[in-house]
Amino acid sequence: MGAIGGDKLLEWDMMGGPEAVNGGGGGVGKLDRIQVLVRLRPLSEKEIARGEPAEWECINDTTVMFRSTFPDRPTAPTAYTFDRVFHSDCSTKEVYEQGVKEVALSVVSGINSSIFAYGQTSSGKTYTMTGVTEHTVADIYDYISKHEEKAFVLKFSAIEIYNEVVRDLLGAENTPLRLWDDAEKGTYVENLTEVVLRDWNHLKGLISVCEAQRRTGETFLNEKSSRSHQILRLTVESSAREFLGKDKSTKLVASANFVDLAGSERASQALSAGARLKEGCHINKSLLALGTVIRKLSMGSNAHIPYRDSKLTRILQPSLGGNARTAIICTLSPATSHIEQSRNTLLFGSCAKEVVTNAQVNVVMSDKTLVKQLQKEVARLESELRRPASNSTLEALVKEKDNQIKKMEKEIKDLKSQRDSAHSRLQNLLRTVGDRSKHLGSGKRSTRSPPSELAPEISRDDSSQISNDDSDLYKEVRCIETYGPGQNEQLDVSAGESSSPQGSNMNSDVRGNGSNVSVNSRRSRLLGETPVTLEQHLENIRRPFVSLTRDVGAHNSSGSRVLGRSRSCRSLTGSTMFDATEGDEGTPLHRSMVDFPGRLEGYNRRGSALNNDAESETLSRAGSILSEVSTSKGATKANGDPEFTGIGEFVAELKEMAQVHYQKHLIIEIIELWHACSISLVHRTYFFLLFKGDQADSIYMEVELRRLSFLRDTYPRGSTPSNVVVGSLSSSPVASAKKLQRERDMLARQMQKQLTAEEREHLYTKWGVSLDSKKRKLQVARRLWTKTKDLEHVRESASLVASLIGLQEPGQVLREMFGLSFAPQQQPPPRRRSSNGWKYGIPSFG
Ligand SMILES: Nc1ncnc2c1ncn2[C@@H]1O[C@H](COP(=O)(O)OP(=O)(O)OP(=O)(O)O)[C@@H](O)[C@H]1O
Repeated sequence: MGAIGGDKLLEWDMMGGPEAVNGGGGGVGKLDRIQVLVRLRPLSEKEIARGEPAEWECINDTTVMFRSTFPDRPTAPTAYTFDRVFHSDCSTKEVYEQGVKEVALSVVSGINSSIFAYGQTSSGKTYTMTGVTEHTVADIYDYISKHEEKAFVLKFSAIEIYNEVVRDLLGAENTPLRLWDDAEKGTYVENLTEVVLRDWNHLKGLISVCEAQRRTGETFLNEKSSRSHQILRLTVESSAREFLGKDKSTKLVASANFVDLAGSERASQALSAGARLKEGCHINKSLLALGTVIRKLSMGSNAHIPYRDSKLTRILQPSLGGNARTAIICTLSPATSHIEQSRNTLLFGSCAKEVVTNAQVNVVMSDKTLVKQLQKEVARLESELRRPASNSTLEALVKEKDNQIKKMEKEIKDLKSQRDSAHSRLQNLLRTVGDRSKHLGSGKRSTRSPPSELAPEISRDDSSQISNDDSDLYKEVRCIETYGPGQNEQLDVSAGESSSPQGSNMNSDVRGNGSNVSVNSRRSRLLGETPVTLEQHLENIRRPFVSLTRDVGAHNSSGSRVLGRSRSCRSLTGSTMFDATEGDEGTPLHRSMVDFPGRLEGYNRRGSALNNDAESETLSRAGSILSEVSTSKGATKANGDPEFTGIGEFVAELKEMAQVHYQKHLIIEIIELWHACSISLVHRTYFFLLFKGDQADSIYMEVELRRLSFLRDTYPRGSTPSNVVVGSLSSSPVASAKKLQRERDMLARQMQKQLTAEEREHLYTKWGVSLDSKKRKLQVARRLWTKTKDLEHVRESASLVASLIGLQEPGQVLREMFGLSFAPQQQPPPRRRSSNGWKYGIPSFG
């Protein structure tokens, strides 16, 4: 089993081989089942002498059948089918030609082949394999003679495995050989003699040597029984003569194995003893291992195949399910005395024919050729790596990048336009709010109508189908729909201040069907926006920033630019976003709007989510706006560094600011109405302290506003229906005024009860009452809740009233007192208790 010194075996698709015997397969190898043949030998002289009949019969070319000839022991015929069966009259030539030639001659095409003879002792294995080997070698030489264009080298080696010892049948020394495992070569025999054949006669001589060397012995069954497994290996190397000696020379290398197994035997049958018995044990042991391997292989599972259980299976591993085409000739004795052994042989053959091998054409490349080929491949790969991209490729790349840049520039331009537009709209919106505040502060009410520039929008549609309230909403929806660069003037809600005979006002709302007056429409009048529209406006403001920051972020990632805070962003710190309030800062109302207590005071900006690039004008502009917002929002945060945490927060803040603005306008209007309707000071105080500026408070405020508006509009016409007089509201203005006077008297008495002299002096000073004047407490009481436009005064009034009546913690119960709770469950009124402290919350909207 000599190694092919210095050569590397490469797998090669059979189709790629010069002469693929099998016609090739689609893959790197060809899956092929082991060919199993059965050969019946004639009855031996001894068997005939014993009168044993032949009980096995080949009924056709593929089926052998057992048919008992003993009438007293009838047995049902048993048929076994194989690839080919040969009856006793067939010659070895026929067996070779019709059974194994194709497999055996694969070797000349670079495909390994193995021919086995398996059967009980004296069944004709050696007889068959000797002939098959000779025929194969004869055909190989014949093939060589017919293919002069190829150069062939034939090598021959032979071993036997005797009592699990491997011996070199061609070696001078009769020493055991060791088996080694190699990743490339598999299991090989160390120091095995491999003879390069000169010619056919040379091989014949070597085979004779092997025959002479092989261990045989006489047994009861066979005068010259082979007591070992013999493996003859003929290695055929072929290469095209034209490439001989050249670098690109390759060759096909394959081996044909001729395996003559020792015969299975029963000790009782062979009458073996002593050395024969020991031999028989080893033979049976190794054959058992072979049978196990075949059986496991035939099952086709991925289970472990115990090749290493015997030296026989280790050496034959490539021929058993490996890289070889294999044919097994099962030899049978037809005699009755061997019936059980024959059956075992056929069972072995039945398993074997299920075993699949994967034969490949073995192309061998010399080390020199292999190195050169690998060097060539390395050079090619290096060249590919070094090769610059072609001009056309570069041009295409540059063009693509240019297009990307242009697209981004256009997007930036659009975003800038949208952002400026949104900014402008926001300023207009807030300016309108400011104007509306002033308007409300003056006590005037204006009817509302669609802005003149929107009239065409409305007239184009069927405006008669919608109410006046809806027309406002409709107008805003249209504005959103038609919004775009250059169209922001449509969103200038200040235009909504213009009068129109078709417009509605608050009074008409209240006088009309109350159910038709929505809170949202009320809110829209105060802000000049519907709530939906306001949110949509804010969304429109937000969207450009989101796109802008996303765009800048993408630009940053692609351009590897690290962005920092823009100078322009810093430079705008200190400016105010709310231009509308700028000019009104002198008034208490607008000072309180700017110096907004409550949530915004504690508002702290976190680290910026944006890394502004000083060079990025786009982000600078965005940062400017954000900075402006920060500044206006964080006005109480002196010298604070306005930072921005994200667009979402920005929008949330805008919404929050809008909500606060809205509620402030509501409360101012309510205060006006309280005053106009002579509403109880306690009621006012409760109500004022009740709310914290939550979004839900707007609902209660709007209800209160509706009720007050109704009263105010009803009072001039006479008394109010009792069913609408709720809470502290009186049925007439006179009654209300009297009640209010009594309340002020009560509060004056409370000052005497609840406050110390020192506290009262402090109170007089604070409320501008001369310390030496008369009825100082009453003077203070009469000044409470009188400056309706001064939220600071309102706050002080509420604080004092609350203190005097012992109100500490307004809560939900107060809402129910006012009939403002929408919760189904009624709560009991709060238990009053007097207090000298000033412990009540300050509403965030005043
Ligand atoms: N097909 C055949 N035609 C004629 N004679 C045969 C045939 N097969 C075998 N014989 C003869 O039968 C005898 C036993 O054959 P052989 O030695 O080849 O058996 P074996 O299976 O190798 O036995 P063992 O396992 O003991 O070595 C030999 O004398 C052989 O010549």
